[in-house]
Amino acid sequence: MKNRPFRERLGFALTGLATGWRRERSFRNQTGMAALALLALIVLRPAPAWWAIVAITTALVLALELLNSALEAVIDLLHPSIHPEVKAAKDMLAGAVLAISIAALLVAGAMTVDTLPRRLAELGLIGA
Ligand SMILES: Nc1ncnc2c1ncn2[C@@H]1O[C@H](COP(=O)(O)OP(=O)(O)OP(=O)(O)O)[C@@H](O)[C@H]1O
Repeated sequence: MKNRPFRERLGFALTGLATGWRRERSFRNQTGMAALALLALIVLRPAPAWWAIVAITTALVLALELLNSALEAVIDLLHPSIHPEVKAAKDMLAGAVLAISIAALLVAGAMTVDTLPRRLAELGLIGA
């Protein structure tokens, strides 16, 4: 199964995204938040650096959510019964998602504070 052509590996990756979407409500919620972030970028028109920061943060949230789900699936397959080590592993995975989600909220707040007043002034909604 190693060294498959790029087209095939891209297909596996897209299938993985579709599986995450189908099976995980958290991933669907995070995708909705990513769509809102894109809308905010389009409306606020921040500097290019903000586009990069938001893109990286959003991708990290989605990637960690998928990793969380993938590892949970493997853990449940290998060890379906209750075990304190399974609890520790799953709680740490949840902690990783929480950490990047807090970072994403901070990025959203900082971008809004940095950009919104100028954008409102551009639209004539507040004095420049
Ligand atoms: N086999 C297990 N043994 C011990 N504790 C478990 C086990 N499975 C789950 N838990 C505990 O229950 C919590 C929730 O587990 P679950 O598998 O439902 O993950 P979840 O975070 O709700 O799933 P998702 O990320 O898909 O929303 C875990 O964080 C862990 O504390």
